Amino acid sequence: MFSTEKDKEKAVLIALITPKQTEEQTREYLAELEFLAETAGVETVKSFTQRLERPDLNTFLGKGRFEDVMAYVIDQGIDMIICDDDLSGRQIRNMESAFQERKKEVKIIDRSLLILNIFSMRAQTTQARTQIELAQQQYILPRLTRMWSHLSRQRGGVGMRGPGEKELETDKRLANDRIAFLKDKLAKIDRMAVTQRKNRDQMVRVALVGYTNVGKSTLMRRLAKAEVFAENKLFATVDSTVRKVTLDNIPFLLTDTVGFIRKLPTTLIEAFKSTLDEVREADILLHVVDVSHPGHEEQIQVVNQILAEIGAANKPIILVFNKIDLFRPSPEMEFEAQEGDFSPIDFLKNSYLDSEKPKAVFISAEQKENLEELRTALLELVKQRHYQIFPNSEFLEA
Ligand SMILES: Nc1nc2c(ncn2[C@@H]2O[C@H](COP(=O)(O)OP(=O)(O)OP(=O)(O)O)[C@@H](O)[C@H]2O)c(=O)[nH]1
Ligand SMILES: [Mg+2]
Repeated sequence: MFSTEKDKEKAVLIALITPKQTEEQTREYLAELEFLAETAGVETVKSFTQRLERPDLNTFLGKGRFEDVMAYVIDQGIDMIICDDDLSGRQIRNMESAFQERKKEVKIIDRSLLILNIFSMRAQTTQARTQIELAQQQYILPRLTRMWSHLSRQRGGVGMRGPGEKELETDKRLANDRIAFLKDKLAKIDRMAVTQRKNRDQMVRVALVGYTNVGKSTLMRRLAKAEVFAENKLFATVDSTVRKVTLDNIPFLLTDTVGFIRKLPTTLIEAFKSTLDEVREADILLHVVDVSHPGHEEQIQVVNQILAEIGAANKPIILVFNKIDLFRPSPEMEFEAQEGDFSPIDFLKNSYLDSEKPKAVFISAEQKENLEELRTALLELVKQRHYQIFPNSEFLEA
């Protein structure tokens, strides 16, 4: 059976404009949240925002604004409210019970839970599945309410009527047991993975990192000539893939990894520690950027910050500006480029190369543009690293 537009669940999104988060940022975050919802098969009908110093402790939005949302949700038969920031147990409970008083069942979730659900839909390997279930359980535990309760027992879906207070206590105990079990299982898987990584041949390791949907898997396919799943959805890749690649007779290992995103749930970063070990243990990073995305500067910052968090910030790195085929310069950039008789992409290159240190290349993985320049830059780094880590290797002299 195919699902049609009609049985898609409908959502409204809520977000704040605060002294720390400008209106423009909020708009961009909401666009991303809508893309996340779409990836999970949920249709966004409307977004509500409000200017506030900080979230309301009881209803996230202020009381009056929340009343507006309630009226709209009830009137339009909306199934779900998705909040762009993490909700506390108290906020979820308060919002749920406000709807219950009006005899309406609405699912109230947040960006983190949505991301966790998408990850759990996508995970293939036992390791990724276990990591994600652990992250979900840990995220849900402090937020167990009637509505969220079934989430801890039944993976995947969202919604339905929850249990009473007594069952809630039982559920908390069950969730704690489950968390202990999953941690134990992961520890065993990790020990195996460490051995596997140690047993890999003496080869330089290169990891593709970057924001979600920037084209990492597409580039992996180009470089490794391997079939890797790529899709215009967020988090197409949740498991990491390793391939042996040979450039100019020099073999190295190339890893495709899970994409990063802003406001990535901390429990998820925690749970993904071992997948991210591939990044931490890499010798070289290819940081892929979607240069056609208006928010790519901020995306670079988000990725750099997560790299720092996992202790992978100080590696040789190539910044790969991808999707140059889609790049459209801003009017100002266009004007300045014309003045200087540059093409907009040259303008972008110059402005970038002037200011920053890491090597940058501009490519289109999909249109196969400029891949040679990337291969050359990568090969140079791989050779350098190879001699550094395997000074006695005879391999290159052959
Ligand atoms: N126009 C254009 N599209 C591209 C290019 N590279 C990748 N894409 C498209 O961008 C989308 C995302 O590509 P993926 O390779 O799945 O991106 P990813 O970084 O692996 O994404 P996640 O695994 O979700 O983090 C796909 O629809 C690709 O076809 C490019 O150079 N130009
Ligand atoms: Mg991918």
